Amino acid sequence: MTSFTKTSVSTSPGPDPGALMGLERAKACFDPRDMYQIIEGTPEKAHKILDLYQSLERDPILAPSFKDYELSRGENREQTTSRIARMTQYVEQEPYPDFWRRLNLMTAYDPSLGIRIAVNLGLFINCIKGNGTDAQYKYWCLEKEAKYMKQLWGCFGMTELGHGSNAAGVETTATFDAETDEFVINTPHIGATKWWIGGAAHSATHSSIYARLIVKGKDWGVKTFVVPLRDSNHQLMPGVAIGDIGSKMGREGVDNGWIQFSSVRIPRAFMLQKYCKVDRDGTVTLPPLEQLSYISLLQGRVGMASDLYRICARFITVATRYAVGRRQFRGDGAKKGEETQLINYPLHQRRLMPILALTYVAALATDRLERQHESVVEELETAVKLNDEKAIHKSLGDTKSLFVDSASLKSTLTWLAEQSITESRQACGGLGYSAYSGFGKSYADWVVQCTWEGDNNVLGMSAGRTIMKNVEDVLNKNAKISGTSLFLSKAHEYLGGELVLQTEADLNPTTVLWALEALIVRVAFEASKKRDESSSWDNVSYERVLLSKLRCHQYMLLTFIDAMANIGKPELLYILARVVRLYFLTHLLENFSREFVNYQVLCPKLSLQISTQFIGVSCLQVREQAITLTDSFQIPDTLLNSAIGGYDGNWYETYFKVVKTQNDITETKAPYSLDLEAMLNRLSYNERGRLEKSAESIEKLSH
Ligand SMILES: Cc1cc2nc3c(=O)[nH]c(=O)nc-3n(C[C@H](O)[C@H](O)[C@H](O)COP(=O)(O)OP(=O)(O)OC[C@H]3O[C@@H](n4cnc5c(N)ncnc54)[C@H](O)[C@@H]3O)c2cc1C
Repeated sequence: MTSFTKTSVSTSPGPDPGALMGLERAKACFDPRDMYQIIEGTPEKAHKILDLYQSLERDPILAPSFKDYELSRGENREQTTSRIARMTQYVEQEPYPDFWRRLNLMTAYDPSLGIRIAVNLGLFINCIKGNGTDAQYKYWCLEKEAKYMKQLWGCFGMTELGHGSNAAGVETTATFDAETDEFVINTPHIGATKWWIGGAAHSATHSSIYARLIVKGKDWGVKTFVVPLRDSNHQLMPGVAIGDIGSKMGREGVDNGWIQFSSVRIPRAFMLQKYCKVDRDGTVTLPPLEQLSYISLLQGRVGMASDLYRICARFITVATRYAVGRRQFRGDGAKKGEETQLINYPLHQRRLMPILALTYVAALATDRLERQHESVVEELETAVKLNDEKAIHKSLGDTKSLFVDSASLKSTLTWLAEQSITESRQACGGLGYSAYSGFGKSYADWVVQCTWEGDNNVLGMSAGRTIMKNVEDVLNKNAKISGTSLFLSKAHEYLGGELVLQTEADLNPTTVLWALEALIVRVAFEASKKRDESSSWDNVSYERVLLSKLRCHQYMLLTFIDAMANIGKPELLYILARVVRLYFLTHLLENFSREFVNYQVLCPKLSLQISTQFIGVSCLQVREQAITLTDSFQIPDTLLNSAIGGYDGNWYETYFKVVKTQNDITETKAPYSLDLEAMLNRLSYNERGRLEKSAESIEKLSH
C-alpha cells in the first residue's frame, strides 16, 4: 500500500492568489470609488446603493449564503416566502423608490424573490394602473403599497397553455350577463388553461386575467379583468381550479401555477375600463388610445435590461478574480519555476475582457433607459389627464420609441447576459461548475429572461418591424422621426455614401456610431425590398431581429459617448476610452463583421486587422486594469456569494472551507443504500457476456 506519510503540505508555501490580487490592485490607475459613481449614474444613486448593500449584507433573512445553493424545491419556496415577509417590513419603512432599488439589488442574488414580488407589485399593479380607471386603481391598489402587499396578492394571468407570445389569441372568455350586470369568466378547453402564472399556485388572492370580451354574442377582442382567486381564508373561490405546474429549470422559489375558470362570476366593475368600456346596457366603447395600455408592460422589460448589468458585474468579477489567482501551464515568458496566471493568456483575455467592457457600456445604457421610461410614463399620464391632444400625440411618439428601445435592449441584453454567464463559468474551469461558485443556480434562474415578458425573438421581430417602417417613412414620405430613433431621419444620408470605416483612424466611438447607424438604415432598406418582393413580413424575420440587436448597440454606444463628454477626471476618461474601444471592436465590429462588410460599411481589410491585431491589443489594455475595473462595481462578498470570487482573492482557502462546512466530512459512508457487491457482480457478468460474444464473432469471422 502506498504510504502518504509526512507530505510537505505544511511547509510548502502553496498557491497564494491573494498576493497576486494585491499586485493587481497596486497597478490601479484610477480610484474604483470614483468609477463606481460613473457606473451607477449619479452620486446619490451610488450612495444609496452602497447603503442598501450594507443593509442587505447584514440582514439575517435577506443576506444570501452558500446554503442557498443546496435547497430543495420546498425549501426554496419557504425561503422565498420568508424573504417576502421580510421585504414587506421594508416596504412599510422606506420610501417607495428605495424599496424598488432594494428589490432590484436582491433580484441579482435571489431572482425568485425578485420575480415573486415583481409579479405582484409590478405586473399586477401595473396592469391595473395601465388598464384601469383612476377609481379602479384607487380601489385595488392605493392607500399604501405596504398595506396592499399584506391584504391582497396579485398575479398576472395572460399566458395560456395554447397561447403565450400571441396574447391577442388567448381563448379564456369574459361574457357579459346584462341581467345580473356581471361578467362570466370561463376556460372553454384545456388549451385555454392559464399557464405559468407566477404566484398563482399558492400565494395569489387575485389575478389580472386577459380574456376575450363577449357582449351580446360579439367578440370584442382581449381585455383585462380582475378576478378573485381565493377568499379571505385563502380558500379557492367557487369555480376556480388551480394547481402547481411543478419543477422548472430554475426559479424554484416561485409558485407558478395553472388556473381554470368554470363560469366564475365577477361584477362588471371588475373589468379594467380605462380605455374599453362596457355600460350597464352592454354598450361597448373602444377609444382610439387603447394602444397606450401596452405601456404598462414596458416596466418589466426595462427592469430586465437593467438586470444585465448586475448579473454580468457579479460574474465577470468572479471570473476575473479567479483568472488572476489561478495558474495553469507555463506560458510565454513565464518565470522559472512558475506557471502562468490565466489572466495573462491572450485567449483568456479575449474571452473575459469583452464581457467586462460590455458590462460597463450596458450599465450606463440601462440607467438611461430607466430614466427614459420614468419620464415617458409621467409625460403620458399628464397628457391623458389633461386631455391635451397635442401632448398626447407627442407622448405617443415617445412611447413608440420606448417600445423599440425596451424591446431591443431587453432581448439583446438578456441574450448577451446568458452568453456571458456561460463564458465566465467556463473560464473558471471545474470550479465554475461547483454550485458554490454561484454560476449554476444563476444561469438556470437567468435564462427564462430570454423567454418571458416577450420572447426575445418575438420582441426582436416587433422592434425590427418598427425600425423598417420608420426608415420607409423617412425615405418615402420624408417623415421626421422623433425620440431616440431620431437618427433614422438621416436615412437618405446613410444610404448614399462610401465605406465608412476604412482605416484604423476611423476606429473611434463617433465614427463607429455613424457606421452603425448607416448599417441599420442599409439593412432596413434591403429588408423592405425583400419584403415587398415576397409580400411577406415573415420572410424578413431574420433581418428584423438583426435590426433590433443593432439598435440596442446603437443606443448603448450613443449613451456611452454622451456620458464620456461629462466626465471630468482624466484618469477615468483614459480607461473608459479603452473600455469602449474594446466593446465596439468585439461586440460590434467583430460580432457583426459579416453585416458590416456585406453592407459596405466596413472595409474587409480593416475587418481582418480588427480580428487579428486590434482586439488582442485592446484586450491587453483592459486586462491591465481588470481588477480595479471589477472592484469598481463595489459588490460585497456576501452578495457575490461565490466561493471563488471573494475580494481578498484567497479562494483556495475559502472554497475548501465552504466545501467542508456545507458537507459533513465525518460522514464517509453514502447516506443511501449502495449494494456495491451486487453492482460489481452484475458489471462483471455483463462484461463477461460481452467478451464471450465478441470471442464468438471473431471465431465466426475466422471460419
Ligand atoms: C418561468 C416562467 C414564468 C412565467 N410567468 C408568467 C406569468 O406570471 N404570467 C403570464 O401571463 N405568463 C408567464 N409566463 C409565460 C411567458 O410569458 C411565455 O412563455 C412567453 O411569452 C413565451 O410564450 P410561449 O411560451 O407561448 O412561446 P411561443 O410563442 O410558443 O414561442 C415558442 C418559440 O417560437 C418562436 N416564435 C413564436 N412566434 C414566432 C413567429 N411569429 N415567428 C418566428 N418564431 C416565432 C419563439 O421565438 C419561441 O422561440 C412565464 C413563463 C415562464 C417560463
